[in-house]
Amino acid sequence: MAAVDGGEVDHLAGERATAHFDVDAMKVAWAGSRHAVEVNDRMARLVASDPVFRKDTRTMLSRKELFKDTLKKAAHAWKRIVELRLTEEEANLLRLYVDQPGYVDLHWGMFVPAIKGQGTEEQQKKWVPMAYKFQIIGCYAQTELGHGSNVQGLETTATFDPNTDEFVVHSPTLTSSKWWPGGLGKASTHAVVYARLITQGKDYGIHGFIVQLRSLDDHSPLPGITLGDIGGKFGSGAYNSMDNGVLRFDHVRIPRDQMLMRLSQVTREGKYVHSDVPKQLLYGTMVYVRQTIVADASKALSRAVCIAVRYSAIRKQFGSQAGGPETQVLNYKTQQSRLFPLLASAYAYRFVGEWLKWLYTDVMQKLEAKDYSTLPEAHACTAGLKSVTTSATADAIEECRKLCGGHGYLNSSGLPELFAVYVPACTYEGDNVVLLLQVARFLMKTVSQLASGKQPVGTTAYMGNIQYLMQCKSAVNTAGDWLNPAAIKEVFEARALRMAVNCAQNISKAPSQEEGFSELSPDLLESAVAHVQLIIVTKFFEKLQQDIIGHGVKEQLQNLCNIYALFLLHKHLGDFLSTGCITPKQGALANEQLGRLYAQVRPNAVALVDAFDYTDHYLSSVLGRYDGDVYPALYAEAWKDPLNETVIPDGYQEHLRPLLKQQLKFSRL
Ligand SMILES: CC/C=C\C/C=C\C/C=C\C/C=C\C/C=C\C/C=C\C=C\C(=O)SCCNC(=O)CCNC(=O)[C@H](O)C(C)(C)COP(=O)(O)OP(=O)(O)OC[C@H]1O[C@@H](n2cnc3c(N)ncnc32)[C@H](O)[C@@H]1OP(=O)(O)O
Ligand SMILES: Cc1cc2nc3c(=O)[nH]c(=O)nc-3n(C[C@H](O)[C@H](O)[C@H](O)COP(=O)(O)OP(=O)(O)OC[C@H]3O[C@@H](n4cnc5c(N)ncnc54)[C@H](O)[C@@H]3O)c2cc1C
Repeated sequence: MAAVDGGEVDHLAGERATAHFDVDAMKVAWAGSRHAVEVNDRMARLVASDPVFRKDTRTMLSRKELFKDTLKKAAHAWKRIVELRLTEEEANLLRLYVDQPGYVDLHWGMFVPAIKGQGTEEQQKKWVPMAYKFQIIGCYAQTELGHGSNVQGLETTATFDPNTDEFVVHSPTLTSSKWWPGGLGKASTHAVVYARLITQGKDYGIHGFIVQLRSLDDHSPLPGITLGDIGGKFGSGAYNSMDNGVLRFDHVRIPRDQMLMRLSQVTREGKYVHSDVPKQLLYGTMVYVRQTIVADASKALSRAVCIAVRYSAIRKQFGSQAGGPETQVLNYKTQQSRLFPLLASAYAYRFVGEWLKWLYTDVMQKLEAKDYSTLPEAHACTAGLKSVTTSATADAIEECRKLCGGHGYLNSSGLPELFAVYVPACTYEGDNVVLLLQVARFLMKTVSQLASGKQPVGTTAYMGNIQYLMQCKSAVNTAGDWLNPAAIKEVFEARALRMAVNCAQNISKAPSQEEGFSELSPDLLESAVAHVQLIIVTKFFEKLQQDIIGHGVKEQLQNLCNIYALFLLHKHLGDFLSTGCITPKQGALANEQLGRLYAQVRPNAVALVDAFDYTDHYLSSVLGRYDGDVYPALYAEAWKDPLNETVIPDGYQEHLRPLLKQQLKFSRL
């Protein structure tokens, strides 16, 4: 089924007719299963057909109007979820297609997972059902005005008072004010608050506490609590629908059993007891969300690419000397070399996101069985993939805007809002540089263990092949040789390992490990990126080993996988050359092969973005319309702007007329 909710004429029909593959089968490969296609399609249409979920005027609303509109949509979505008895899967998709950031994202995305992950069974029994029925609304209050990345540096305190069996939650300084939590500013009634636990005079570091913030009767802040929104954010519409908030505590008392006690407990007497589990499990909610952010990256990127590909097929410039039709900009090799790697990246992130979800589930099962051995790998993979995919996606959305020329800068293209809502993904859930440094630490540890003969496993297993990878030379002789997955994998593995080993050797020359790490941190970032890119390439190849059905689908995915890998090779040629993994000639051959692959993608490009199966409502872009009827839509959209409500603008009488009617006073005029 085609994702049309636009007009009658299909201006892109010619493009669709040139596709060499079965688009419906590609939809299944993209979504993961026939069931996933069906449920996505059904939820997307449910949202698109409901007038409450309209978003075409969103960028024109004031902050207050936008926030109220978000509350209305969230309440309506909940009503539909209950009325239609939607499953959890359907409800999550419905919220995704409503496509307006709001308090519910944090309620379901962090508050509930934090209680499930860090609460005892008893605590879960008490709090989760209330959250599931929306009797309470929760947020995740970790970051403070003075500390975000450095979680151990948070200043809020929770001091146990054995006289009353309570914790006293307090913000001792201005910088300890909670600052940023989404949903906190205006909507939440409760928060999971991260604070330093102090009992019997000792500071035991950061722990989570459930704190009620607002009255359940009239929504006013409870005594001792100061609350508000932190103010307008980047762009119009976009993340301004979210009430990111500020919160201060003045000696607020909560019962002892509102400390999340799965990992550690405070007894009635005030004794601190730590269970036999790694303390990093406190960070579990962040690991969970980072994993979902990788899947979101492929969504956001594929949206931008869908808009840019469809519009590039419609837009014509130059070309004919003899007055004939102009050239579709999609036919320009420069447009292809900028756009097709982004198309390939969208597929690559989709598949690595699928794999990361599997890894996360697997690690969770092992944790349940008290096997904590895969925790470092889960942390490195979620941190690294979150960082690499969000940075690349943010850059890619901006590139798609440029690929759409001037019209890409209009709000009606959908791209400015998508960019504005997406860029903070490089910062929230861990600043991307800070997270890559975590990956680098993990890599340095793995390299140092190689000497002791410890065989690395999981995504670092390739490092065990150190004897070969440190000295191998690529055997690529022709451009076509770069289509061999083994040839690609070998150079990506060699590059990642050699960069990591170089860093480790240079660190070892420093006076101390810490000094060396700090001095080498720019190189360590690049080493971490090389490792993460290897993971993405490898997981794409592994996807191709699976049973992929449908005419031509596997061939298209093979092309995209090769484009993704060879584009990275071209972009990071310096790494591959300086580590001696390839020669300049082999680098040139990779580029030659890339050009050939772009030519193969060209007739399939529009169908490859159709396979994302996005409704026009979800895309919310006049340039990305399914029917390609761009110009009438752009023209009509302009007239909807509030400035066009009157022919003569407000302000004419006060400011324009006097100017135009003034007497000339300057003698030299
Ligand atoms: C308009 C609409 C249009 C379009 C819409 C389109 C798209 C929408 C797109 C996106 C929206 C979708 C979703 C939005 C989702 C979220 C946004 C909303 C909310 C955001 C919330 C937040 O940001 S919550 C706050 C997050 N904060 C952080 O992430 C802080 C980062 N800092 C840390 O994690 C830690 O401090 C640190 C890891 C940097 C350091 O920790 P520290 O304890 O100091 O550690 P170290 O000494 O470095 O490490 C000690 C050992 O612990 C290991 N470690 C560290 N972390 C972990 C972990 N998480 N798990 C396991 N192990 C860990 C570390 O490796 C060390 O190990 P050693 O073996 O070396 O000792
Ligand atoms: C839209 C949005 C929503 C958010 N939602 C929430 C929420 O719901 N709940 C919540 O608790 N928080 C939330 N946050 C906060 C967010 O998690 C933090 O902003 C984020 O973790 C980054 O921390 P920071 O602001 O302290 O950045 P900083 O750490 O101050 O970063 C500033 C600069 O310093 C660099 N830097 C920092 N440390 C190092 C280092 N060790 N080495 C090298 N460079 C370094 C960074 O790379 C960056 O360039 C949100 C933030 C945003 C933008």
